[in-house]
Amino acid sequence: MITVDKAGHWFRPEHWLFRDLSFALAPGKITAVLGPNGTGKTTLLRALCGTLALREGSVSADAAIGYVPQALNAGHAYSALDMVLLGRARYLGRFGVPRQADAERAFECLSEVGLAHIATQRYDRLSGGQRQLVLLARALATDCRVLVLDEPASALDLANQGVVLRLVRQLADRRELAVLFTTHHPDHALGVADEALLMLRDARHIHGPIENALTEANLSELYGVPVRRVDAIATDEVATAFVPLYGLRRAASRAEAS
Ligand SMILES: Nc1ncnc2c1ncn2[C@@H]1O[C@H](COP(=O)(O)OP(=O)(O)OP(=O)(O)O)[C@@H](O)[C@H]1O
Repeated sequence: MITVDKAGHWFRPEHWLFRDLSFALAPGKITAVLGPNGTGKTTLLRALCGTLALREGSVSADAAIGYVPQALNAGHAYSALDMVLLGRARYLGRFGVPRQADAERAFECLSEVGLAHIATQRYDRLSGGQRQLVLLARALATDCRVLVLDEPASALDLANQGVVLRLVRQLADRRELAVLFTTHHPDHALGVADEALLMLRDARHIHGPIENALTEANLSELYGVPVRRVDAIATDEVATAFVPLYGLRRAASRAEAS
């Protein structure tokens, strides 16, 4: 669906953000992209969506891509449903007027992210998390085959993070969408992704099956802090957290002792 071949990009001459990057997005598969701030994750997303021309290599896509930004200002007093309806733009008729079927599809997508009850509320007055979910609904309304999400859970509370991660997994499993998302949460990546792309500093990267890529050693190198993996086992579920060892508690107990 999407093939990235030997991709490379820089904004400052010879300061490569990434280089020699090759991977593919396939139907039903989820790829998580992780890396420190400024390593080029959003830049890579822009290249995938065709809004940035790479310095090296190529991206080829044979399917429509739905892009979900971290945030977007509406610019007008649109309702949440209007925002989702914008996702139908490419299907509108000659005079650009949405039909009943478009409105129904938009409402369906808003319901899918659990926000049917705020359909008539103004988008610009919603919370950051609600707006993020509306933008996901807007991408779904495009009926894309590839979904590209920039930190989809960054503004969401713990429960809604689970809602979005489950939804993303369902979209891959049931609708056979190819999905790529960026995240600063390795546990989110392990929870739903099939593959991980770790974008390290100095234009290096690690790409592979999720369990192989998200090791303590790789994550410690990626973020420059020691990272430990902790598995919490409940009745019918294993949840994994990757815990950075910042030394905060040790410092606090030393202060208490003195
Ligand atoms: N249009 C641009 N012109 C010049 N430099 C840019 C441009 N866009 C991004 N950059 C720079 O490229 C680097 C990578 O930016 P990018 O937004 O891709 O990082 P990121 O990995 O998504 O970071 P974060 O995790 O903080 O969102 C940054 O140093 C940024 O300042």
